[in-house]
Amino acid sequence: MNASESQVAKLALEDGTVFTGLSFGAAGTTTGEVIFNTSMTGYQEILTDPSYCGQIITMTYPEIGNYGVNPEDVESKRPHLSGFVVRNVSEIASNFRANETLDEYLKKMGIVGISNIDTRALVRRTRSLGAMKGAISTETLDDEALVQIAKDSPGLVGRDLVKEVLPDQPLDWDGQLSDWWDLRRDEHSSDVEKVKVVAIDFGMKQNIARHLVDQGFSVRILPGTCTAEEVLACEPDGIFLSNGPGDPEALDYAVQMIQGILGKVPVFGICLGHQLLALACGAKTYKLKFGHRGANQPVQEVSTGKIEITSQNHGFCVDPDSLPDCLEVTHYNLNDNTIAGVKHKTMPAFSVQYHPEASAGPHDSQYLFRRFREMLQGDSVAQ
Ligand SMILES: NC(=O)CC[C@H](N)C(=O)O
Repeated sequence: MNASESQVAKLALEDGTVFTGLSFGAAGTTTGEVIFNTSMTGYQEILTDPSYCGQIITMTYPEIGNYGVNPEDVESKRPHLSGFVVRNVSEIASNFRANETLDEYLKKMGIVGISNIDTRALVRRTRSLGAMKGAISTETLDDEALVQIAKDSPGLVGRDLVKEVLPDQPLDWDGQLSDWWDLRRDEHSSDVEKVKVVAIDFGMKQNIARHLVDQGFSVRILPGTCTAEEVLACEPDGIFLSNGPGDPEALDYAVQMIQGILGKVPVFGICLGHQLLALACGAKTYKLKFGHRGANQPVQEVSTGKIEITSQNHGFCVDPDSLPDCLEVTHYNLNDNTIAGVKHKTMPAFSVQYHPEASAGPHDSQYLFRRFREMLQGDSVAQ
């Protein structure tokens, strides 16, 4: 951004650190948990992933916005994050698909951003002290006052943020993967027998629903507050549990719903859906120091020894010490050996902590959607 045209903005952390930079996107004041994402591209998908509700995202890649914003590469109708932090915002949107710049888009969507701060120093601080509450403002520029706003903000732990991003109505989804995926699909499956999957939406990324359609499923989306009875009344062949924001342990109603469907219909969960499946089986979750967010997280599948490079976005994790006997770990994150996937030993249910739908990110893990289809068709047991 051109410094002379931009207004000053500040970012304060609850530990008293204050960064002074330039405003971009909307002006105003916002609070959230300050976290970071190491993806080099994919800012549009990140901005519109509902799992970021309640968070201020720092991009570690130093220049963001150079390919602009287009109406297709979105994961939900609008951004759900609290704020956006970048080193440098590109003034130029250089892409034939773009219809606006990142700055214009964030202004239109009311998302407060700050640029021209030392994002490396911010990320190093977050890595050593852990994710902190923070505030960005173009209005409160007094350091102490802004630190106080950060301290007074609610944080994520124990908060049900799913209720803020839920769809209000059930929906039949038939959206297809974008044409860009043709080059990357591991298998075309439109000729398989139609099976009905109910996807429970806790703040679902749309590319998950598109992948389910690509497997040949007819997809009915139910809001994450639905009961087991409502899910079973749809007579599904399979149930999918989506990603979503906030602390999984705050979602008693979802755990209860999963306990009511387990063993009756095969289940596949992603990210929050994985954490909720584990909670429903008796495990506990805990908060990671600063989380995993990026598109280069290595994961190993225990049964095959294969390594997949995955897209991730989570701050909570399943506690290995709490794992009940009925669950088996299927995947580990190789950066820190945290649990990256589980399966139920006796019931058809499995889940992963990462994002096989990519968007943005590598496509190594899309085999999991095929595995879910094979599970529903009885061709194989998910591992
Ligand atoms: N992407 C997700 O589903 C995130 C799950 C959960 N909110 C976490 O941060 O761990």
